[in-house]
Amino acid sequence: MFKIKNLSVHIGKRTILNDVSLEAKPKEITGLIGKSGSGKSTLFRLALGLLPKSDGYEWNGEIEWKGEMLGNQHCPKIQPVFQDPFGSFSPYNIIGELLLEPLKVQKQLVLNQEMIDKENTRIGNLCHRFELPVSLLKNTKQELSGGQLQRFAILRALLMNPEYLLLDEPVTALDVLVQKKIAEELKEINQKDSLGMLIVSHDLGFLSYMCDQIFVLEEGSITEFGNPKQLLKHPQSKLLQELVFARNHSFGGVTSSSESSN
Ligand SMILES: Nc1ncnc2c1ncn2[C@@H]1O[C@H](COP(=O)(O)OP(=O)(O)OP(=O)(O)O)[C@@H](O)[C@H]1O
Repeated sequence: MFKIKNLSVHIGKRTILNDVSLEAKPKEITGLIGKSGSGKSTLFRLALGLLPKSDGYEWNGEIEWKGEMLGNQHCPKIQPVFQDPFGSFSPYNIIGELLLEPLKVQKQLVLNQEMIDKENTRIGNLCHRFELPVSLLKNTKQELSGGQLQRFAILRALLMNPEYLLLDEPVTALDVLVQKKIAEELKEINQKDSLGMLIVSHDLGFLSYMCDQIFVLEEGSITEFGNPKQLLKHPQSKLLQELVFARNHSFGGVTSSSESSN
């Protein structure tokens, strides 16, 4: 179980998260929806051990994965995928080399040829699965599209044999057709590999397509949660009521690409 218990985060006198609790089943996809500034990224960064007290953040409460406390340091069983695929890779090396970097850091060693060959076979298999030509591994990020880079970012997370993925707006920076393809691929990873995910997003259509349950975050507090069908039918929180209204009244009622494929 991925659990957050009574989590509050402050910076100076400002409260960013206020007594947030949520429970996500390990093999399910759980969504966290909130407007800009509601505290989504703060929660995401804290779960990855990226919110240092030395930067002025004070927090109390618990984040745990299968009983193991998170929040002070990065746990390799939990792998992140970030919103901006261009920002996720260095411009100074080819993708094939960059994909091996987290493994080198994790094992704190230079990989020998046998290890590199083994990892390259895994990378080749994953490229095949994501329909990424292996020739792209010789390219730098400047030579790839946003969709290709985001697939490589997901592939890099999977190479670490994670038990759970944390995704921060994984499709927001992509065009709608690529969004749909990546949403489908993430669903397939969840179903075939039984890999659970927590997805942070402001996109109700995307989350309702992807998730088994959704939590609503408003101004640092969870105001509602449930399965997408129930939430869309009877939204209780102000944010969800606004989003459902906007969805029904924008562009003549056209739904987002991810939602329409549901
Ligand atoms: N170091 C900081 N100092 C002051 N305020 C901060 C700091 N970090 C975050 N905040 C504030 O906390 C609130 C939540 O920020 P956070 O980035 O978590 O929101 P978010 O929901 O991820 O927004 P977005 O979707 O725009 O990324 C914001 O109002 C932000 O300005």
